[in-house]
Amino acid sequence: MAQSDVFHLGLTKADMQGATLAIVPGDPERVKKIAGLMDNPVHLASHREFTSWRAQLGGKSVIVCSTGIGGPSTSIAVEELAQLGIRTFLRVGTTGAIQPHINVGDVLVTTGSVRLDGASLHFAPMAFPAVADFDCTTALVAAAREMGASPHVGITASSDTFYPGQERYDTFSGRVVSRFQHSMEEWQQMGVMNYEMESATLLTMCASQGLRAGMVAGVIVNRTQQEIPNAETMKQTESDAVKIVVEAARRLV
Ligand SMILES: O=P(O)(O)O[C@H]1O[C@H](CO)[C@@H](O)[C@H]1O
Ligand SMILES: O=c1cc[nH]c(=O)[nH]1
Repeated sequence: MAQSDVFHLGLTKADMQGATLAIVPGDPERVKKIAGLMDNPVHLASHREFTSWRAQLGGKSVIVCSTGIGGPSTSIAVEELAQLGIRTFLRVGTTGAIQPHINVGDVLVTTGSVRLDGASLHFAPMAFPAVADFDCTTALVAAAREMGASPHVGITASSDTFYPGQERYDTFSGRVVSRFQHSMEEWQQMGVMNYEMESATLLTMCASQGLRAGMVAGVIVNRTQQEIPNAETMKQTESDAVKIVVEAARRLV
């Protein structure tokens, strides 16, 4: 590995060119697509699940860095980006809706997350809310509306696991531990919109450390209809969410 200022991301302070905002998708393959919607995209580094590009918005540098799947790797990306000067984090992800009226292809903006992860507990006790930053949330909602979308805005359940934590039974064992049996129904009754896997850690880390964070996601499956997403529907939904996050970043830099 070339000389870098942080252990995992392979980035230096010079790479940042003064950037204070990062767009943080889960999937490394999404990074180049996001950077490509901005000016002068440059690949910076790729190590493990962390792929990083830099680009410009209105003459200011923005970093795009994948977090990988789940809280532990997200906590590393956020920590090391913060060490390098990032103060605002916008997550763009894919998600499974759990409310019958939220359709595949819709976009969701998360105001706060149910902490079904473990990593967020390493930053703040469970009584602390995993809440999004107000300015990030309003920028994401405004960007979505400007692009013709009608985003669903509300609470996300953020789980360490894709299968049991999101109460999927169509698995190798077909078994879900008692803690999560009937949990989807409970979240539905409480008005929770969706499942994903990073926002609990991201929002808790940021809210408890004076950092700003927000999250937008494209719906790739409706869990009231099926358990596993359809690969074909994923691309369009992902690309809508990506355009929204870039527009929100433009408003925030
Ligand atoms: O599309 P990304 O950003 O990876 O987000 C979602 O997709 C992954 C699971 O398939 C998890 O990371 C979940 O949060
Ligand atoms: O159902 C889903 C879809 C995407 N990501 C998740 O975590 N869950």
